[in-house]
Amino acid sequence: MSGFWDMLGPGIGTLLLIYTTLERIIPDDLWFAINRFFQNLLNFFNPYIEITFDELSSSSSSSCFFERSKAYSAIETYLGTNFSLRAERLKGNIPSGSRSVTLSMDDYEEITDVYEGVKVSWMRNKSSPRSNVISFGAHSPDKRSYILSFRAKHKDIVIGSYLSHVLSEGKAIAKRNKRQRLFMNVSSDKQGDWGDDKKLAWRSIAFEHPATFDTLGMDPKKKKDVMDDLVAFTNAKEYYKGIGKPWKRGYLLYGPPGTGKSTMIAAMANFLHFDVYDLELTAVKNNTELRMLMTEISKRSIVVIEDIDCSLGITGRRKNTKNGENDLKEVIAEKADMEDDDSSSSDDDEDDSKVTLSGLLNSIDGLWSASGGEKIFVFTTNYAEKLDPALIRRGRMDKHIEMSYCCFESFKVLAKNYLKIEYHEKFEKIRCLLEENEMSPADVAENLMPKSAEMSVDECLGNLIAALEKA
Ligand SMILES: Nc1ncnc2c1ncn2[C@@H]1O[C@H](COP(=O)(O)OP(=O)(O)OP(=O)(O)O)[C@@H](O)[C@H]1O
Repeated sequence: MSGFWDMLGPGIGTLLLIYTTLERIIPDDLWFAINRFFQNLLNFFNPYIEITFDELSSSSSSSCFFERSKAYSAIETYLGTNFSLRAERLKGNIPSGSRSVTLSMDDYEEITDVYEGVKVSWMRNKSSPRSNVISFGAHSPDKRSYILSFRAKHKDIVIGSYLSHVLSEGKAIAKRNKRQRLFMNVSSDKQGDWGDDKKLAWRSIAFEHPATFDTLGMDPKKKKDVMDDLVAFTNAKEYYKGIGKPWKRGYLLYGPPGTGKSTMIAAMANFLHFDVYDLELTAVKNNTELRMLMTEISKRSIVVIEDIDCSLGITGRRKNTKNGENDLKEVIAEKADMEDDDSSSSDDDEDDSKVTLSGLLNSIDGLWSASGGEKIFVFTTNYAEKLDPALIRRGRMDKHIEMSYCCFESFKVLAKNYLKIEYHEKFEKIRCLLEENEMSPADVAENLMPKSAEMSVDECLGNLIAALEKA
């Protein structure tokens, strides 16, 4: 045996000498042909295919059939979440402020996945890939990459459907894990007070509103209709492209105070995992600033303008009705008159003034409103009849949803939310009273809420009955 080891060293030395001599004397074309021959020979006996996905930061390549950045983040998410539990060595990480643990792969860690009976393996690599690699992107030895390997006979399944499966799963996981945010715009005059970059127009905090469609009291048919509409919208990217319309949808929520308009917006955001941009028009200086704010809104967002009937009153020319309510039509008419009167009215003029109706309409429908992906616009008002038809016409506000006084179905949801009950003998009486009296869900909720820890369900329902009888 020791004779074998004695021969191995000089043997390797001789082979290396022959190799370097041949490399020097053989012409390039022949060298490549020989190289390819040996590669094919190796593949014949070891028919594996490897696909390398480089890190996003490496130099760009157009050879990828996925959109490169999306593919990388989807793969990373998929590996990080789906595979981690099966990985032998786990790397745990709890990002600050997060309630969940992130598990990810270590360098050179190899894990397997089975898809439609096909076994594939993923490895996190730190060095440049080997030569028999189908590469998606340029390589650098220091860059990390994921190497997917599988037997060559499964190439059709892996290339044909497994990779798209990883891509869509990765995106779905990222969507589920995304922490929603609530953005609000800050008056440009006050931006300095925040002590940071004055140019940042939106400030955000974590969106933690607990409302869902389950906790929203509303006619069940109407609720289902809204939910179906939202789902159809989010799945309609190709449809919107096909009809040549920007991928956005407008909802007008109208109804008396306390009927759940804001609650509905929170439920929508939680249902879709969208961010919320609460646009305070009174803090927007002019149309130019409004346009800038709109362009900064990212996709998968709900843009909210609450009490839209009051918002355009910031022109300073708003009129108050007898009741002290702002009449938008009057404001707009007045503004139009003023602009007609002043022939010098120019772009500059408009820039210096406040947000106008046309500025708002442009911000929803203008050419640049289509950028950035799917968006939902929600306007709320207590006085739908006062709004300018241009503002709420179909196509701009596609769905008009009336939030009405509490019906028996809504009451049952509230009773479940507040008292954890689904039935009580007093329900029948409450049903009759709700049919005869108008009470907002907010008032019903207030009456249902136990005022002390000792208060029984019976007493809470009694409170509501008394309030309804007085109404
Ligand atoms: N339909 C509802 N389902 C469940 N809770 C509701 C509903 N409507 C109102 N509430 C309760 O009443 C409170 C006030 O409701 P919300 O702010 O959503 O009403 P609103 O219609 O937006 O009122 P406003 O027109 O005054 O802005 C909410 O915090 C919620 O607890």
